[in-house]
Amino acid sequence: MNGYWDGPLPEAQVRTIDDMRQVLADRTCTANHPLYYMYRHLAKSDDDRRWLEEQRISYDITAIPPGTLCGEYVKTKGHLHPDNPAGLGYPEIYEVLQGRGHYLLQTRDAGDVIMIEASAGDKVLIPPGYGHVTINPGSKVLVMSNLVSTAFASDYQPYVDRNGAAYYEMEGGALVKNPKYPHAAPVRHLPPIEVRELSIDRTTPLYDLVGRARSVAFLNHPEQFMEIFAELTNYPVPR
Ligand SMILES: O=P(O)(O)OC[C@H]1O[C@](O)(CO)[C@@H](O)[C@@H]1O
Repeated sequence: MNGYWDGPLPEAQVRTIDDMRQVLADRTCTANHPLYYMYRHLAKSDDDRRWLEEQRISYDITAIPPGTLCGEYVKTKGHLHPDNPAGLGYPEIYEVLQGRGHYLLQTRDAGDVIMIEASAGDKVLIPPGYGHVTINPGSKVLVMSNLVSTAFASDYQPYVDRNGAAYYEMEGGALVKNPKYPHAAPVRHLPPIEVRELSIDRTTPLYDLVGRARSVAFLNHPEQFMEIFAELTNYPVPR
């Protein structure tokens, strides 16, 4: 985390291959090292922590060392976010701090599948209704931060039930279709996002949104930001 976080650091939550086995391309694979590290609910000061708690938002950092598991790039487990009281899935926003990330987004039935390739400074939006997996396809540790609502618990079951996302990214970059999704859409490639009116851009670190209520309101109230989501994903947001 050197250089990316200068506040208090809690103990990392660690994912091992045993947490991940059901979502791997090769579920017989073994590895005896941690796969990735999650530092959750970070705040640089008591005032920031109070503000984040009032807004019901968490700032987290995740570090994913490079590597492959039986030919598949190391990735996060994958999960969906449930709907908010207005009936829209909670969104999320990521920033790459170091390395390269491939963000593989999909609707629940994989009727839409999106790949966003991001490097340091880039922001990636997980729109309402999309589950997400982050892949480290590079040779460096991928370090990324996120802002997300604390009002829900992630749902891993859709990914566990179907052995991961609709596609596996293999060493060299090939996207191999997961046979558990025979009707998955082809992968669409979209760029990282910028939403200038919310100060979401390459030059503004995600942590700088702490204290800007308008910039983070979409995380709990996506229904107030529908035009932004539709424009960014070029697809009607699933209800
Ligand atoms: O929960 P998973 O699928 O292991 O993915 C971990 C990522 O998701 C988050 O929990 C946020 O959605 C981050 O802390 C972390 O980057």
